[in-house]
Amino acid sequence: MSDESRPSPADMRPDTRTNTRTAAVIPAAGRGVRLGPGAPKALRALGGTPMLVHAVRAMAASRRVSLVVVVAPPDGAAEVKSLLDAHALPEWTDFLVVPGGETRQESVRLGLDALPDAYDIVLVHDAARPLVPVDTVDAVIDAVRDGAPAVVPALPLADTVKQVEPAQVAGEPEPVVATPERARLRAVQTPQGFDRGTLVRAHGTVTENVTDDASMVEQLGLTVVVVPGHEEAFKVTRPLDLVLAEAVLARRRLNDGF
Ligand SMILES: Nc1ccn([C@@H]2O[C@H](COP(=O)(O)OP(=O)(O)OP(=O)(O)O)[C@@H](O)[C@H]2O)c(=O)n1
Ligand SMILES: C[C@](O)(CO)[C@H](O)COP(=O)(O)O
Repeated sequence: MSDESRPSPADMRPDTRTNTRTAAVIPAAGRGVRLGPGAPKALRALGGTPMLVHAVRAMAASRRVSLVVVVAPPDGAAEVKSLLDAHALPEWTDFLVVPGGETRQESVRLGLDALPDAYDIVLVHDAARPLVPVDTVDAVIDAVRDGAPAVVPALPLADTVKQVEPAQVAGEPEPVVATPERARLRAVQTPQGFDRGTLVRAHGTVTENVTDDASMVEQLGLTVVVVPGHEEAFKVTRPLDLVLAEAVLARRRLNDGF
């Protein structure tokens, strides 16, 4: 869709039930080192379409999301903008593209900085989780609209987890320090949802590098709540994840009859 035919973000109609507006920030500036050599991970193809386009569509699949801010590789904003212009996206969603930073945390902050004032709920969603179902997105938004300052989708673990003393030399055996009670552990996914003011405060306060946005809110002393995640919201990190993602996509296309 062209920029001309899109409503401007500031004109977006609020959610009529709660008078809130929801935007999604998609950090997509990572290199994808663990996936192996190639283009930045978000630009690699999944079912013939860049992973990032799947992730944008996954956010825009929710009628409650009226703006998607894509955080592109630092020197790739123009390329990403053209890429999104070339792919069909739902007409109720607008998008912006901004260049990212050296870390995921910095990329999210740059995306937050670009958010127009009108938005009061913010989702942060990894481009590397291209197949999250819309029901999971909506469940996260609903929990924020119901008053939680921070919400994460998560799943119980299939494996027992051991805490170890990390090896000083790669490949050396590592002594086990503890076995946390598995029933109390969850594997956390995205989109993570936030009251905007809370997320902005967290990014303005926490200086150490952390691996997700919700843990920054925990550091503010606020409660983060968990809603059920989904198996298809897995993160494409290593080559085998791409095999699984292609299989999930092929099954969806079969079920949808095309
Ligand atoms: N400087 C960075 C690093 C990561 N990300 C984004 O954060 C998400 C989760 O990160 P991860 O899966 O670790 O992606 P990469 O950093 O690309 O992976 P790797 O660590 O294997 O290089 C991805 O959508 C990635 O593009 C980002 O926007 N900016
Ligand atoms: C945000 C996240 O996807 C939640 O599981 C995860 O922490 C990202 O971690 P990564 O180190 O960027 O892969």
